[in-house]
Amino acid sequence: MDSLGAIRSWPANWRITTATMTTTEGIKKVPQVLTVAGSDSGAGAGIQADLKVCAARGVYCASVITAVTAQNTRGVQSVHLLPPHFVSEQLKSVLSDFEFDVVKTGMLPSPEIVEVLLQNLSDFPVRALVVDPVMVSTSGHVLAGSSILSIFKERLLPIADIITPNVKEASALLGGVRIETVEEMRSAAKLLHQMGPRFVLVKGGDLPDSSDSVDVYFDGKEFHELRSPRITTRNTHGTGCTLASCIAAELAKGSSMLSAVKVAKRFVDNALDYSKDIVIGSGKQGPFDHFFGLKKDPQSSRYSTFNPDDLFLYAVTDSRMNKKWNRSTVDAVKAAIEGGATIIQLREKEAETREFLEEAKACVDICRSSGVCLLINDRIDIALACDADGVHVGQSDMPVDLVRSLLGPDKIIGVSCKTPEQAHQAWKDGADYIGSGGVYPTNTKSNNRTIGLDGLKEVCKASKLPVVAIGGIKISNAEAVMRIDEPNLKGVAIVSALFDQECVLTQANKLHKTLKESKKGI
Ligand SMILES: Cc1ncc(COP(=O)(O)OP(=O)(O)O)c(N)n1
Ligand SMILES: Cc1ncsc1CCOP(=O)(O)O
Ligand SMILES: [Mg+2]
Repeated sequence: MDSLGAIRSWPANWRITTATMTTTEGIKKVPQVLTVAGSDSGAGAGIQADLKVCAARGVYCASVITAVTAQNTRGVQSVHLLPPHFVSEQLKSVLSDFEFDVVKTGMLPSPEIVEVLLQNLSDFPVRALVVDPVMVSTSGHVLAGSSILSIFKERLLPIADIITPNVKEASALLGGVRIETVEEMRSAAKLLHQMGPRFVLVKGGDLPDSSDSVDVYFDGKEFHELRSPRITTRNTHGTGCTLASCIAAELAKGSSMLSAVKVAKRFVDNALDYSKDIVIGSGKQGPFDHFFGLKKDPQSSRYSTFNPDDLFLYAVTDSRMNKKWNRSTVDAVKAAIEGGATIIQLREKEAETREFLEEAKACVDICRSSGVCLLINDRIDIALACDADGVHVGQSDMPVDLVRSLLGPDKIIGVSCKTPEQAHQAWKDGADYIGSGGVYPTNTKSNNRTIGLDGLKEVCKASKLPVVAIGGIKISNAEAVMRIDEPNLKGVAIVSALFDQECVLTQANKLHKTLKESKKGI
């Protein structure tokens, strides 16, 4: 426990299964975030961005304002700091009344304001603290001077659960070190972690001349590089605030830190992609649309938080096989994830509904705490009831456009496709990925036409969606599948080569290694 008590007691698998949790008395507890930041008159960043992203993510957000800025798309014209005692008044007012799960800090423009924040957090502990060390606006205006660095490093960073500096802020916190490559971002993340935060995310959005947008996440032991194609747009104002507040919102809903960071990264990417051609303001840097996910046109439903790279090693469970090897589905899922599975699907064709639901709820918790998506095969009702990340449906299951209308834009929908026509229809209906096969003959699924590598290649060429191959895939042929040289083939889905085995962990490790090596040559 640190000096702020509950902040360090963030329960690893504490979560709310929906945006609101109904307590025993029938009272609805809503996840709550407090943002402590500056006001942006242009409403693209600051507390305005924080409020919007929390609303978009289904979380209540209150705000304590530390400064008021006069700014627009051309830059920051003027800044007015609020007196520390008034910032303290605001903090006391909300911290004494609301049950915040997470506090997120943005612009903290003076040591005195940091001081009153620390005092109030000590008086009113919360579960998690997200610190976005805002120092310089993207238009170059200094929002927190060098005098702030020492109190940040000595007092605020040590109690933060995660800090989210961009490369300029990371460099400033580290005394001006050069950070121009991903390797230097990793070194910086490690050094910043030594200052005390439990997790560090160094954002590489403004890394010079990189084709990808790369963020480096460090948990004290492992690095995760979160890559996505760089989106060319003027509408990037507020991306840093939005990322940090989205992390706070996901934590408040009970996600693990890695899962929250992944969702937040995809939320920002999707928002930028949706907003890339919007024109608001006449300056060089415009705002983006935080509410893209609520738009009715079918295109917006494509902006799910799905990351196609998650299709890399897709574990599809089978309870008959797990029963044969005397292991529970929960243990099978844990072992698959530990071995490197990047996405899980519960495929239980014979399970009774109640049994399937209990199994699914247990697996959702495991997957969410590991930052791995969990999909349910066929059963939309089960997916909704356990708040799974999505579903996989076949051609004879519920139509995809109806599934999309039931699950909403944020859930993942995969569709089985054997032909280019089916692939095109899946895209039109709002699916996120395609499962294509059986590539090779398999005993796992009866009456299943084998399409071979040629059939898989044909579907990949026609598909606007990412594709995962399935059917008879195992260590000995996985490389041949990955080498069909189709860029939207993102991975392989496997049942028996993972679960009709004595040791799931060993097989998953071997498959993951084989797939990584096969990618090297592509
Ligand atoms: C990733 C992936 N692809 C295909 C399937 C097949 O689904 P299943 O329900 O077994 O059969 P259809 O409904 O597609 O006929 C899958 N489960 N996962
Ligand atoms: C579900 C499914 N869809 C097409 S083939 C198949 C079964 C894949 O199982 P295995 O990986 O054991 O061949
Ligand atoms: Mg099906």
